[in-house]
Parts: sequence; C-alpha cells; structure tokens
Amino acid sequence: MFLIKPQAAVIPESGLHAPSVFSSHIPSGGFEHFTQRGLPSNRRVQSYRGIREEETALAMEDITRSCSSGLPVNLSELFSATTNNVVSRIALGRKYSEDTNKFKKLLSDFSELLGTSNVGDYLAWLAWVSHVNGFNDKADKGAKAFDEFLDGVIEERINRRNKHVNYQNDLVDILLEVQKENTVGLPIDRTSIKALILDMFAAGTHTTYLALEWKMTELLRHPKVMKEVKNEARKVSGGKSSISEDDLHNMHYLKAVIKELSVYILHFRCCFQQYQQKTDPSSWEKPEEFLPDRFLNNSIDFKGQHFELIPFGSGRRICPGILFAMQISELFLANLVHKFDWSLPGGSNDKELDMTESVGITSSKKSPRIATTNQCSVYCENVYAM
Ligand code: HEM
Repeated sequence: MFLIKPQAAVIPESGLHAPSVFSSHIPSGGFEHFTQRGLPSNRRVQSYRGIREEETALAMEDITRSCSSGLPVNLSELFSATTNNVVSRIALGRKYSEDTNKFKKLLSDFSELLGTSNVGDYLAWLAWVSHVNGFNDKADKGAKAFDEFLDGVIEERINRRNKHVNYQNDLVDILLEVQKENTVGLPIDRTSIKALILDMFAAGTHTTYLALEWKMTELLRHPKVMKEVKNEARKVSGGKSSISEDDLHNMHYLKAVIKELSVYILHFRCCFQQYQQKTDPSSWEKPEEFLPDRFLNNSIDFKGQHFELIPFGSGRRICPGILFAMQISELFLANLVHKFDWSLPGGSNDKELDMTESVGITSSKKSPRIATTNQCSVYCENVYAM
C-alpha cells in the first residue's frame, strides 16, 4: 500500500526459499546460518532461538510478578509485546518496547488500514469516497509515520556502523551491506530496504501475536485440552522450571492442538477458502468440532503440501516464516501452561467469552479482556513432583 511490496526474503530457520533478490546469497541453512557464518564470535548475533527463549522467559517473569501481586494478567498485551520484541530484535536489530505506546499505535493503525476495504479499489469511479471519508488522509499519515520510523531505524544503524560499534549482523545490517557492496547485482535504494524491513516486520508480528491470542482463547474455552497440554508439558520438562525449544520436539499433543486451532487465524486472501477447507466434511470428520486428536498420528502439516490445512498459504508465495512463527507459538504456549494454571476471569464460562473480531488484515479479537485471566496460580517447582 504505502511502500513497494518486495519479494519475500528468506526467513530465519524456515528452510523455505521464497523467490527473493537475496535467495542466491542465502544458503540452505537459512538466514541465521547466513548471518553467522564465518564471523568471529564477538561479531555473531545472538541466535534467533536464544532470542525467542529469552523473551519467553521475560514474559513468564512478568506473569509471575503480576500473580504474586494479585494483579490480573492481560495476555493480549503480553503476546503482543513478546512477539514485537522477538521480531524487532531480529528484523530491526533491537527492541522498541521503551517507546511502547507510540510503536504499538503505529502497528495497530497499520494493520487496521491494511484491513479496511477501500471502495475505490473495486470501483474506480468511486475513488472520491476515500477522500471524503478520511481514508486517504489516514493512509497518508500512517505511511509518513511508518516511513519516519523506518528511516530512524536505518539512521541509527548507519551511525553505529560509522562509529564501528555494535555491529549486529541482523537484517538491517545485512541489507545495508548488500546495498554498499552491491552484491545482488542491482542497486538497492533506501526505499527498498525500508520496504523489506517493513514486509518482514508487518508479516511477522501481528500474525504471530494474533495466532497466540486466538490459540490461548481456545485453550481457555477447552479446559480439558488445556489440561492435557499441561500434562504433556510437565512430562517433557522432566521437572525443569521451563520448556526449551529442544523439549518442543516431544510435545506432539501441543502441535496437534496448534494445527486444529490454526484455521481461525488469518484474513489473508485465501482465508475464505481455508474456512471452507476446514469445514469440508469430505476432508475432516466432524469438521465443526474442536478435536486436536485428529492431527495425532498423521502426517498433515503446514508446509503447503496438504491443501486441507494451509494457514500459511501454499506454492511460490507461501509464508517463509512458518517454522519461525511455529517455534514462537509452541514455546510460548508450552511455557504458559507449564508454569501457570489458567482460568477465565471471575469464573466465567466459555459461553460468556466475547469472540467478536475487530477490523484489520488479520482477525483480532475486539475485546482484549477475553485473553485476560485474574486467576492464575503460579506453578511451584518445589511442590510439583513428577
Ligand atoms: C502464525 C503466524 C503467521 C501466519 C499465520 C502467516 C501466514 C502467512 C500467509 C497466509 C501468507 C500469504 C501466503 C500467500 O500469499 O499465499 C504469508 C506471507 C508472508 N509471511 Fe507469514 N505468517 C505468519 C508469520 C510470519 C512470520 C513470523 C514472518 C517473518 C518473520 C512471516 C513473513 C511472511 C512474509 C515475508 C510473507 C510474504 C511472502 C510473499 O509475499 O512472498 N510470516 N504469511
């Protein structure tokens, strides 16, 4: 909309190679391998896996603090902050959480604008409506604000590079290097760099955050399933205080739950088809029921080969962030249920949950209270015995 839409770059750990100006420069180990390769240890960026684990641990500490002060936990805010922090650290080189309100507003305005239907896009002779109803004005302001923000990110990095401090070798550094060395055989200007960073950031944060929010909401609505995930988490953790990314390999039930939930996630262009596929009785037994077990002991996955389940799309434009997003979702949910007992606020039941969606490119819940609980009790490692 505001900036050019580039081809997707390769996303850390995806193992997928969307067509990209960079694809010939990034080997099959993915972006992480590319950025770490051959660098002396003092110049290596902390691994993406480390970043995810670190941010998840910080979020768990936040919840523990809230619980011990008897305060309710707003999970929506927590999911949003954590996914923003993880993707910011990877795509923008650092967190922007110290500027939380401004940054959050920037992102939510952006998502809302992307998801708003603009009548002039469909009927050219009605384009004037967008002038009258304020859409164009809002879009111009949003574009300007985001553009300034991204300019700031790039300027900051250039200054650091000029002073030879804190070279992080993240996405921004790589793009600046590519620009300087002209290693892709065509000039990359500042606008293209901003577009690539924005693409990565916008595609990676809101989607992942909303997926988490919906998944946790459904877990709250299905306490039996939540309990089963919790049991699995406690079993695989082997008495440790947290779940690591290594432990996730053994969380088969959690993976099945996430697959079952994934159809609720997106309002991208294939959304309606996805809904049809999920509710198609020829593909699924009891399609309207929430039955994670259907994904146990079968090989259906998200990677675009099984057309019954394509929340990340399929084909050449498939989401290149699948594995990255799945790692965040699995790690976060596993730790949430492992460490805490959750229930709905004030003992309300699932029927009372407000499932209304808000406007936006992704289907967020209108009311953040839904994912808020004031009744978490901290899982105490001392008491718990395997
Ligand atoms: C649960 C989280 C996510 C979901 C459900 C999701 C879903 C999708 C979908 C449906 C598409 C469009 C595919 C198509 O056009 O056929 C897409 C594209 C894309 N996604 Fe994701 N995504 C998620 C997370 C991420 C993350 C974490 C990143 C990056 C760190 C990312 C980066 C991208 C990019 C760059 C594209 C554009 C690809 C292109 O146009 O070639 N996504 N995603």
